Amino acid sequence: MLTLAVQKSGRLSEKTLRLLEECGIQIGNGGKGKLKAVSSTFPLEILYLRDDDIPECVADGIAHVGIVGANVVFEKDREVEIVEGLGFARCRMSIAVPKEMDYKGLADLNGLKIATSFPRILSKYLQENHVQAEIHEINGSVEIAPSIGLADVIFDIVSTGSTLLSNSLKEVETVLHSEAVLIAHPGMDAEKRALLEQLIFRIKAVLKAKDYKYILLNVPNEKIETICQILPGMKSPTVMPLAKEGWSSLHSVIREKEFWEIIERLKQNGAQGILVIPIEKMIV
Ligand SMILES: Nc1ncnc2c1ncn2[C@@H]1O[C@H](COP(=O)(O)OP(=O)(O)OP(=O)(O)O)[C@@H](O)[C@H]1O
Ligand SMILES: O=P(O)(O)OC[C@H]1O[C@H](OP(=O)(O)OP(=O)(O)O)[C@H](O)[C@@H]1O
Ligand SMILES: [Mg+2]
Repeated sequence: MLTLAVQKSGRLSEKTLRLLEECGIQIGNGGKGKLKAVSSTFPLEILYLRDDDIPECVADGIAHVGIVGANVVFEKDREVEIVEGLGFARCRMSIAVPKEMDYKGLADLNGLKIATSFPRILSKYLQENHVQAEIHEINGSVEIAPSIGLADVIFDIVSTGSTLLSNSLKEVETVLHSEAVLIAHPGMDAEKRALLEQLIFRIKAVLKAKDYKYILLNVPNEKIETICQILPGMKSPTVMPLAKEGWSSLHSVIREKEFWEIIERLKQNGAQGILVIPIEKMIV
């Protein structure tokens, strides 16, 4: 059985469990306060932990794999393999200063006190940029540090920027981008590796499906060739005759991002009755 460490409760928990479910790995709710669970549909045991403890747990082999923010993996700097980006909990880690500060560049941080929950990432960044500043470690509510005199500036997670705004801070340097990642213990035996490969296969199929849509449209027969070039599909589109003479139904897949660009060209070429449908799993 493969052991997977996930966050017990927090920003990653719900999306982690949803991803596993989409991979056909049911956990069952197990009851409040449960710290361990076994899936009934995949040989997987789940450990519910604080996110900070996940990299160490995987490095030590207590869990074979884990799902945690890449920022925490970098901060903990333990020996783990980053296997796959999972596309959720996207955020960045940035330095922010009081909005009235006349910040011109990194050199302005020399001699200042910086509050953060991520001292290792910050210290490495300051060293690489030859900045000498004092790091003040704080476990949460980092954004209030300047206003209560705990530090001059901060280094923390930013997503929408609204926490910075409501604390009268402005983002001045982006240090790294992060998302939830699947990590693995480097020295796994062949049996565990095989289970990990199965898990990766399923995760990839689910993530890929999120980027694509299934598209069906009716096209005049003389335009089939042109439309097939606009919608190349996975191999090539499926074309089926309609009951109405001179028309066909064309089925294909498109990247979600490209949809609005392509739609105009489809209409110009006489496409009608266009349906766009989400795909649940995609195996190429
Ligand atoms: N505002 C945000 N938007 C997107 N992702 C975020 C945001 N805040 C945090 N994250 C990501 O989610 C991870 C977990 O955040 P969370 O706030 O749940 O951590 P925590 O309070 O340290 O949890 P724990 O109790 O497990 O220690 C962060 O390390 C980061 O990768
Ligand atoms: O740019 P924003 O969209 O405002 O997001 C950034 C905030 O989100 C996280 O905190 P969270 O809300 O998880 O609360 P926490 O301080 O309890 O971790 C993070 O620590 C920032 O404070
Ligand atoms: Mg934490």
